[in-house]
Amino acid sequence: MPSLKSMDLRIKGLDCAECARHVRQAVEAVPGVASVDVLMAAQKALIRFDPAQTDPARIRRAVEQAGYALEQQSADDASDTPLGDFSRRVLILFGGVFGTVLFVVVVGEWFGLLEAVTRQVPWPLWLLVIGLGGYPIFRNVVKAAWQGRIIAHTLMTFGMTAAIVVGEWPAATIVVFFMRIGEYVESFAAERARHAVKALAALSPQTARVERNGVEIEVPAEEVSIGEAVIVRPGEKIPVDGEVIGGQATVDQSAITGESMPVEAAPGTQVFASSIARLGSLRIQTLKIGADTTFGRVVTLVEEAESRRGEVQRLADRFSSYFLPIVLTIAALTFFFTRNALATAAVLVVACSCSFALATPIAMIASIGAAARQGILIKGGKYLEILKRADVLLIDKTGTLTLGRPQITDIVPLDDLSAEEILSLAAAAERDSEHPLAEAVRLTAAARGVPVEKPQEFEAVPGQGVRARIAGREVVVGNSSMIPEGARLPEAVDLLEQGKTLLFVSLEGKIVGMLAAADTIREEVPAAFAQIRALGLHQVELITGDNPQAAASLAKPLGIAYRASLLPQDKIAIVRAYQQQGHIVVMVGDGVNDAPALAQADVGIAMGAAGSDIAIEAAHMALMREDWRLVPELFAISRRTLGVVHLNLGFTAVYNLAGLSLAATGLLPLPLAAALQAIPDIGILLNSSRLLKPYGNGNVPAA
Ligand SMILES: Nc1ncnc2c1ncn2[C@@H]1O[C@H](COP(=O)(O)OP(=O)(O)OP(=O)(O)O)[C@@H](O)[C@H]1O
Ligand SMILES: [Zn+2]
Repeated sequence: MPSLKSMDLRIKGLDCAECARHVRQAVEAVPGVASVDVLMAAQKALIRFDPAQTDPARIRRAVEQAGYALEQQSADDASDTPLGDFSRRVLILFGGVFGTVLFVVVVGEWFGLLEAVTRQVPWPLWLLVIGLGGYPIFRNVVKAAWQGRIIAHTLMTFGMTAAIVVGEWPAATIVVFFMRIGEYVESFAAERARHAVKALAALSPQTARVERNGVEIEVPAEEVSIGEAVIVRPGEKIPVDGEVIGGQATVDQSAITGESMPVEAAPGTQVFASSIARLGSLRIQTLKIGADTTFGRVVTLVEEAESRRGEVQRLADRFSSYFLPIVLTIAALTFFFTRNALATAAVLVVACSCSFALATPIAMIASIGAAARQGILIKGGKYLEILKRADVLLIDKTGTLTLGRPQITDIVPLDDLSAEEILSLAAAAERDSEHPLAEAVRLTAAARGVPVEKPQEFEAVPGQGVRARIAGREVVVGNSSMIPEGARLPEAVDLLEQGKTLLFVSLEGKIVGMLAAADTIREEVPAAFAQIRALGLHQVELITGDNPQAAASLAKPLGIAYRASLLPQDKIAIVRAYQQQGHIVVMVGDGVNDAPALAQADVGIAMGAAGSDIAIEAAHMALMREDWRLVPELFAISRRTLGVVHLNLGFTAVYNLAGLSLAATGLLPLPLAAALQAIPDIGILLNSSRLLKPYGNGNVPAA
């Protein structure tokens, strides 16, 4: 049975032999069907059969009845190949070349053949080979020297010159040969490290279909104007960030969120550029285009992190300028004590400075690229390093620990106003507030059909509530710091004990009623916290603007500390206080009203940042989907990355130590030293490339 790879359909029964026949006919008409083709064919067939037919479940059913299996495609399917490829190719390339050269060198040394060959080949021929082969490198070295700079290849050029001086032409040639190979492998690896970014960028939609003067035309995606409606057909990429104004579709947002489960989009839904409308068509009102879209920003940020490779090179060069004098001293000492020119040359040749500088950034770049594909945006390797050392985790409540969609559960009249009248006043006061509680009040008012007046004046008090003037009267809705007498009400005690958030309503300075709201904790939170504890992070604290009882009802079951009734500036002060005590603070917030605290933290992690500029801007790391499991995952990524960095550094140090001692004592023949010189760089590249692999984290939902 031909298999169909797809992640975008859910099964729901709907039998239709007719459909199946249509699908089979359509699919058979497409040679070499791939997943999307089959779905497209199926959809086209069904639409032809029944124009109203765009129900994914029914299409899936039909596909299966037509004799095609639907198979869950793992989110990493596309992403793990390049890496496997990378390691394999480097291994083959390097193993082949390196092995051959090493063999020739060792055997040549052993039988004294190298000597013999050297005598056979006249020196001008060696010089020609070296000159031609090494020209691009020597040019850079000389150019840098001219500007008073030392670069990573300077040292090797010294070594090569030393080899020539002592008449070891083959060794000099081998050095040049490996300098070139090293260059090649490095650019190859850089290319691979960049692959993640490129793959990301390649996902950017190129064209958009818009309606102008009544005709549908295709225009470059950057030329869509804000506010213009774009049309997206089944299987097409959404070209802009916007709001659905017509149609219905199953949208695959994995390019942005890393989440392979598609979401349903209908009028009112926010959609993001680079997601794919799997089934169904959409009409979208454009809000953002090109680099301004969430996806555009992700690509830009990852590219920025990647472009620090330039810094890597400078770092390598700077390190070389410290390393060079050390090696020159060792070489001088070697010559002074042993009078062995060959050993001295071997010291110069075997030292490898660039690998010290490569050790850290190569690993960071690999991790940042891999994380981006998972929907985790990391703004620089620096933050991975800080995260590894972090010892305090602060957490925001609404929208972070909870879903941020509170429901009004109770309306309590405290005066002679009815529940409806209180709701009506509160909804009017909250009319222009963006707070989730305001939204809850408005929704309840709408559901109960109470009239909502337009306020004449409106003022939001952050962390407390709102103040408005309605029909000439002052209405205040807020917590007990806004309306202190609220907390003393006997009616409040019971509701507070249930962990509810209370909104007191006052009219002309007199409390007239209260509303109680309850939010839902995110379901993956307990498991994520268990993982966080298992990682050894024990100082976890919930910091919230809500009341202490609401905070306690969430924090206690999770076994974490809490501080409540905080104003936004209190949160920043708490972060600072921890920092002053020498702690390294990680803060997880929803990124909108917590932006200042996120920015103040050593590492600020914004949750569910897709679509939120402020969150992406303020935080150091952003989770593009709202999934708490990504938090322990981030800690794990930072540990993995730093582990690889340390291994890289350790390996390089051991290598240089061993190489230099062997060379100085004359135990390392010059040609062999030349051949071994490339090992640390390759080791680092291979070791770091492990980080490009998708993590086995269980984040990808099981099939
Ligand atoms: N528009 C509003 N209407 C009613 N109450 C409000 C409003 N805005 C804020 N409050 C009150 O202030 C408290 C804290 O405000 P807010 O949620 O903005 O702060 P926060 O620190 O981001 O909260 P959290 O820690 O829950 O995420 C809320 O729990 C609520 O009691
Ligand atoms: Zn090197």
